[in-house]
Amino acid sequence: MHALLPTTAPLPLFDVAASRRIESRALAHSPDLMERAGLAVAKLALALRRGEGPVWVVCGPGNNGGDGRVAARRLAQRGVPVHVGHDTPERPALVIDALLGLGLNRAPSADMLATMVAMQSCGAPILAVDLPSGLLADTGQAAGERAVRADHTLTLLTLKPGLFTGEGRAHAGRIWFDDLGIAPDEAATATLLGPAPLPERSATSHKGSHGQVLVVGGAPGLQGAARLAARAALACGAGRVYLDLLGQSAGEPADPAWAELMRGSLAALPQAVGVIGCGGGAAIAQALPDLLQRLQHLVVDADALNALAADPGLQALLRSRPAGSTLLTPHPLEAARLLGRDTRNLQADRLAAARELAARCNATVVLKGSGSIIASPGERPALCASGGPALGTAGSGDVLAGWLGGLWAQQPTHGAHAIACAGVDAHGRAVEAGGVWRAGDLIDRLAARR
Ligand SMILES: NC(=O)C1=CN([C@@H]2O[C@H](COP(=O)(O)OP(=O)(O)OC[C@H]3O[C@@H](n4cnc5c(N)ncnc54)[C@H](O)[C@@H]3O)[C@@H](O)[C@H]2O)[C@@H](O)CC1
Ligand SMILES: Nc1ncnc2c1ncn2[C@@H]1O[C@H](COP(=O)(O)OP(=O)(O)O)[C@@H](O)[C@H]1O
Repeated sequence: MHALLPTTAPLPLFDVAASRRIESRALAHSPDLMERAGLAVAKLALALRRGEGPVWVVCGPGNNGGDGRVAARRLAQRGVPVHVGHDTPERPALVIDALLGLGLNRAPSADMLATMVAMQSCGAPILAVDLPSGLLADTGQAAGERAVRADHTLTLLTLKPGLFTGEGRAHAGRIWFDDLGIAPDEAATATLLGPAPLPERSATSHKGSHGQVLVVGGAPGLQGAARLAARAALACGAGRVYLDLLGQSAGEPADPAWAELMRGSLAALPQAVGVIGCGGGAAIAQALPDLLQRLQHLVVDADALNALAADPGLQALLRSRPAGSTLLTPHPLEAARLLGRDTRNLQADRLAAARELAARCNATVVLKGSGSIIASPGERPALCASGGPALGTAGSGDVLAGWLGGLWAQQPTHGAHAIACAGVDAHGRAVEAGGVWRAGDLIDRLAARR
């Protein structure tokens, strides 16, 4: 058993159906899985309980409740006071939430909701077994009007996607994992990202070796977004970074505060990696046909995504681009516009939405937000567990787009999926220390990690 985040390597995630298959094969040779699960829960509970009061074990009707009962027995054997039931004991030292796990298949009943509220309000830390009760393992959404907000979740046998995306991070608390001694024997549903190596720079390399980025956007009043993207691309290590500021006279500096950045345009830079749409406003729509047809590597963000959503002709151009050459970075509202759905409906199953959008656009999609998802045609999707609410600040998405462009300029033979996985994970890790920053500070954080 170990704490999971931050990840040190990529890890496999399994949805409910895959977890069930792995469990049923494992049970054939290891019939004591529930004993192992309950013992692991008891061990963690011993470390987490606060004070000498009873450990309150709330057991549900299925095997999740079974794990809870084993844990209760093990704790009692150790002499720990234990209270098993749905009524709140006096001053509990810890709550073990073993109400519902993988088998959650409908909105919790009023009785269960009342028990969840009691657990939540008793004042003790909550350790959820496998999943916080009420949270769907595949999507990270509550099945009903609420799910338990645990302080810790010990997930068992397999890692489930719903712990890491949607509402998962907010409900799971600190995530622990015990594989119960079983190695998964089938392909993962998705991959939880680990840190990616940075582009190498040989001793004899020069600025021409590290690629070019062309940021297209920054319409009047929106230059900041394009400049943040350009600064991030440069900080990432791109050899030369140019800005095509839409509607600005060519004589204006690219960025008065960053003298290294240059003005440029598609006509002069057909080999550059395009980062398009940051602060693009309405003007980006006219530029898109040429950009979509002429640039070999494209990161498409913000207003360029909105322009695409509004124009089936541009969507056809997007789809006709070669495999692995396009990377879209929508936040949920932008993704919903592209799919013609509403955001709530899209967020209900982020993994499925990202896959659908990737298939529809023939592109890599980074569906941003807590637990960003990277989906590409023909690739196993990836989930990013790094980052957090510190990224919720204007311009952090522009920094991401620029960083992705900078990575790609230095590694032009990589496909969009690999670039997205590396860049999204690095972007999140840069804010791991918490706190609230400006997006400009985020560039320095990213650069410091190179
Ligand atoms: N598959 C695995 O990875 C392993 C499973 N184990 C445990 O077994 C659990 C899965 O057990 P189960 O399949 O029995 O599932 P659960 O224990 O999560 O719940 C299933 C029961 O709850 C009922 N139920 C579902 N939704 C409900 C709702 N909203 N309101 C009221 N009742 C509801 C179902 O009808 C069923 O009776 C895992 O979460 C884990 O704790 C571990 O013991 C071993 C490994
Ligand atoms: N709570 C959160 N957890 C993880 N990542 C977050 C969270 N909030 C925001 N982010 C990340 O911050 C970035 C915000 O991008 P975006 O919404 O495009 O902002 P902007 O348009 O202001 O640049 C995305 O990478 C998103 O995944």
